[in-house]
Amino acid sequence: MLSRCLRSISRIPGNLILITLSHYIPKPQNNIPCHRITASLTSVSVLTCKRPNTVPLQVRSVATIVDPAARFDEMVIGPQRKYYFLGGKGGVGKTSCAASLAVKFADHGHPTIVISTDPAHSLSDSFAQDLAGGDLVPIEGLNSPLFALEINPEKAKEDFRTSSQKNGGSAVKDFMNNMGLGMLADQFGDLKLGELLDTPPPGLDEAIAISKVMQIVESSQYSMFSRIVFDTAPTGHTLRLLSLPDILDASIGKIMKFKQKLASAASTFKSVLGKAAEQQDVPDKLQQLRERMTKVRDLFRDSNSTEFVIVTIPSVMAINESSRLHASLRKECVPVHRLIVNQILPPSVSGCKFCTTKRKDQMRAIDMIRNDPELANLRIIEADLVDLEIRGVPALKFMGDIVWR
Ligand SMILES: Nc1ncnc2c1ncn2[C@@H]1O[C@H](COP(=O)(O)OP(=O)(O)OP(=O)(O)O)[C@@H](O)[C@H]1O
Repeated sequence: MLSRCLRSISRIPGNLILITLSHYIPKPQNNIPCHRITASLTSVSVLTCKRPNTVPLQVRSVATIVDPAARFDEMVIGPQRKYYFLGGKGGVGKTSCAASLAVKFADHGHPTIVISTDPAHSLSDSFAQDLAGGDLVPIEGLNSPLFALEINPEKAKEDFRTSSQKNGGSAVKDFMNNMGLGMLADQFGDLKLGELLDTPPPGLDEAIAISKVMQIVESSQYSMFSRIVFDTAPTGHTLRLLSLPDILDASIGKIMKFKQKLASAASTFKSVLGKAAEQQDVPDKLQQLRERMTKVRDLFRDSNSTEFVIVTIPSVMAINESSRLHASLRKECVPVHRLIVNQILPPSVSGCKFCTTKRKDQMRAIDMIRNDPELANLRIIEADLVDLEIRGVPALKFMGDIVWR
């Protein structure tokens, strides 16, 4: 029907298409409501509806070109492991979207892990199950394996401090092994590092999260899981997490150079004293850690295996923050294809004035997305505000069907 009424389609800046319709067109006979006609590109919003069975004489609307690869079908294809990070401003629905994605993957037969890297976790609340222990917990009520983990930096720091105080080096070694950093234990084990945690350096929470991520990426214990979903902390924390491997890589590089300089100074000193110069060990362990960091860093940037999904709500503040987040992710070369606009008020059927005004504000905010150079090219997924609490597997399945299409 759209093709009969179509006057022109033209490409305009921002990877948008301008569709101009030139006739009255009858209201679609199927269940598509009058205010929305679905074109194959994306939804085309009609401005007003003058008569019950017609749409206005001329409809000028813009539609974003949808990357066909940015659909849910594409997310489930293939047995090879994929990583999905869900992030955005506080309270927009990151946890609900991450948990519902994990449930949907499991429902499609993918053994899945969902991990919260947010120190203020809400994954337990979302699944209505206690996940606070810092270990993988099986989620009940699903046919395929779904495990959840809340990374608990406070518990990790406490364990580290206690083990360091109790047993000097040996328990620290066990602890570092558990965190996937066993190779460093020999070097640092007897330094009573636990005492450092009385004044933890900035970024330690993220470092603990990264070490856990490295463990999951590398350990054969987790190799059966083909989808890993991360529920990340609000924006600033997450950007620190993603850039940490780079920072650590640079720091390790500096430590290695310093060690080499010390080694060559020691060797010169010994030869001046007439002693035979000893062959210095290459700092293998630091090099290995550096390689592991590089692997994690590359993984965050590999569009074949990783995607960062931005979650937002239709408010000016949230959209501005999403725009800045996308700019930062682009700078870090982290792949982003879709933006979830969550908690959209459906049109009021009861004539509620507050709802109508609020929805108008939301629609204006959504228009901002279409004109934002950072966000306009993403696949925009609109998810309504629903009248039930998104809590427990059945509610997450319901949410998943709204968001992950
Ligand atoms: N589409 C929706 N409809 C109704 N309620 C929703 C929707 N999305 C999220 N919520 C509710 O909003 C609240 C916040 O959601 P959620 O915890 O997923 O956000 P978050 O971004 O992870 O928050 P935080 O930054 O605090 O971790 C929860 O009570 C959740 O049930």
